[in-house]
Amino acid sequence: MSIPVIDLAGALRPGDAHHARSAEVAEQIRSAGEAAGFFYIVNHGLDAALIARQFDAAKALFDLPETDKEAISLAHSRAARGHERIGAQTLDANARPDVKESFYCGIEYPPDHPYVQRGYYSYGANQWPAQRPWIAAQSLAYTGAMCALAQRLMQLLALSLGLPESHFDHIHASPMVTLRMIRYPAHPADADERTFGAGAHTDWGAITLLAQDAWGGLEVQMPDGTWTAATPLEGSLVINLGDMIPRWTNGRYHSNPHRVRNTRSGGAPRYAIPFFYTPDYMARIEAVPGSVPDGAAPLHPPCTVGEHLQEMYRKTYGVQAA
Ligand SMILES: O=C(O)CCC(=O)C(=O)O
Ligand SMILES: [Fe+2]
Repeated sequence: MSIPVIDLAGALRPGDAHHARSAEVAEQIRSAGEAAGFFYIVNHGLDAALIARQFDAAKALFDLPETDKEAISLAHSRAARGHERIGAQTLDANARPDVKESFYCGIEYPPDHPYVQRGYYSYGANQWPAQRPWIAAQSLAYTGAMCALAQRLMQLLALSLGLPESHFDHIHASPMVTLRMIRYPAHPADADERTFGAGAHTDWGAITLLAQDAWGGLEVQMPDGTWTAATPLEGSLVINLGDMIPRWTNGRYHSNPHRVRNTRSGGAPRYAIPFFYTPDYMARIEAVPGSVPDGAAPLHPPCTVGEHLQEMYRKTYGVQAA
């Protein structure tokens, strides 16, 4: 089994004039959603230089002295923004702590934004490295471009479910997005079978748009249970559906587990930059029209975006494998 490649050429703009291409893409998304919930996109309209510069930003940030990274530690943030040392997260509770270093950032919501005032999870100030001011500017530009693409993908997702492409448009007001830069050191020489760069997990939001470098190391669990490499494909992004999508589709589309081991880089670090797109904190997630059979109850009770995500974050921090 393999991960499909979806060509977005001609399907990037909404509206009837583009409907034939969009409908073809929607059909491919339906097929991918019903399988592992993973697909590559090509001709996605993002500037290759913008993506390349985000990798430069990741390298520059992780290359800072430890004390500079400590100064912007996640631990100092009320908004889940900042640097996280190796071993801080354990995505798979049955595995060892993840062998990765990462940095979380996102939309710069101002202090007077109502969600910041209410202390909603992940809404608030970023912590940028003062030594490299261009990293902030670059990451915010990248976040803006990724948000626009994610919102178009949500439209194509709506189409794929037989809904108007505008179905999800009203839930994007103050999206809960996270741009995460990750550096995986070489897979440790003493690694055992419970050692991963990122332990097997599903993503928790709506959709993830992943840029990865040329080494590879990401593996996806296919519907038959086997693990397939998401081999880097020049010019592509890897898209995967997060756990909100099975809620919206009443289990029709899947958010399959995936994991990372940096074993293919010949000792070099691997960089990956997932962009987690999640709609407005207050948006309701409930089975879309037509997804629940007549007379049946939905598989998941309705909830808000905020309720769902907060629960998922709680689960993977502080969980240490023995
Ligand atoms: O490093 C990768 O390729 C994927 C990372 C990932 O799955 C995640 O951060 O959720
Ligand atoms: Fe993931």
